[in-house]
Amino acid sequence: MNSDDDKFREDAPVVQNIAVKDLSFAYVKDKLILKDIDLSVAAGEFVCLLGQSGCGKSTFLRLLAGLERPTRGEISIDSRPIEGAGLDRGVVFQDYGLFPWMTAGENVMLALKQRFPGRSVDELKSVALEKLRGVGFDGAVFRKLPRELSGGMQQRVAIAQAFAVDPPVLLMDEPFGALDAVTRAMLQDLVSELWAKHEPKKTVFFVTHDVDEALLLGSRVVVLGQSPGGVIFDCRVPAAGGASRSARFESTEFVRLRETLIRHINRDVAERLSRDGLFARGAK
Ligand SMILES: Nc1ncnc2c1ncn2[C@@H]1O[C@H](COP(=O)(O)OP(=O)(O)OP(=O)(O)O)[C@@H](O)[C@H]1O
Repeated sequence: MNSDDDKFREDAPVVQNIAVKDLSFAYVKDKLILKDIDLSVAAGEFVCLLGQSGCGKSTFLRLLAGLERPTRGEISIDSRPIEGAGLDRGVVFQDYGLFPWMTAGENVMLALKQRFPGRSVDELKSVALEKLRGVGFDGAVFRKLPRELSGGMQQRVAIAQAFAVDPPVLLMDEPFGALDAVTRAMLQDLVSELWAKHEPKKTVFFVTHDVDEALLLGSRVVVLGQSPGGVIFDCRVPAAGGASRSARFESTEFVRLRETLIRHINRDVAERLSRDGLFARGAK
């Protein structure tokens, strides 16, 4: 770690535990999206939230971000209920979240400025440059506007920005959903590497509907069921952050876990269809 990094890591908020207790949520009265969720997440876990489209994964992330309030129950960070957005949590969304009128470097500098208001422009610039280098960019990208960068490059800037601000908790909502397969694989490796090498490890909540992505990145996978979404499966992933992509996919333990996850998701879909009467109609 260099001296710039040292200066920009002091006073970093610490988070030991996130507790979700009896959480239910509805956007409109009497239509629960999430129901009776209990979850305890320790510092440094990489939790992938997996589930079918519409089951409430993004809603759960919005509750963690403090953008929505629970209808029932609560989410607390180190015993303090979440009451809004906070510097202890950073977010990365699918649409990159960069200001289009600012260069990549200025976007990172702005985020740093909000987190470290007392730093000089030169200090902010030097750390922003360092963080962009950390995700594989050179100085030229610092001066580019988002529209001059590909989707994958913009998402890399957003990841550099999120890690630069150094929140102990990172909330990522399908950040690679809009990217092609090759860029997606590259960024999965990047996030995995940043999480594994960063000490103390960040607590990450990562929304995806891709079983392989969840198993590749997560140290834990939590599956949400459908309508209203509750936790239908919760498991640890062996060798998180360590083994290579190919080693992970080839291990027997991993293959079994993958099959189990797919089985749980398929069963949930079948139960939902049956509840909605679709199986019965199809059988006629
Ligand atoms: N602001 C809102 N007002 C009312 N309903 C909403 C709102 N946002 C989402 N919903 C509904 O809540 C449910 C869960 O949506 P959410 O986006 O959390 O699911 P998801 O699992 O993240 O889906 P996807 O994988 O497709 O992104 C959906 O039925 C959606 O239509």
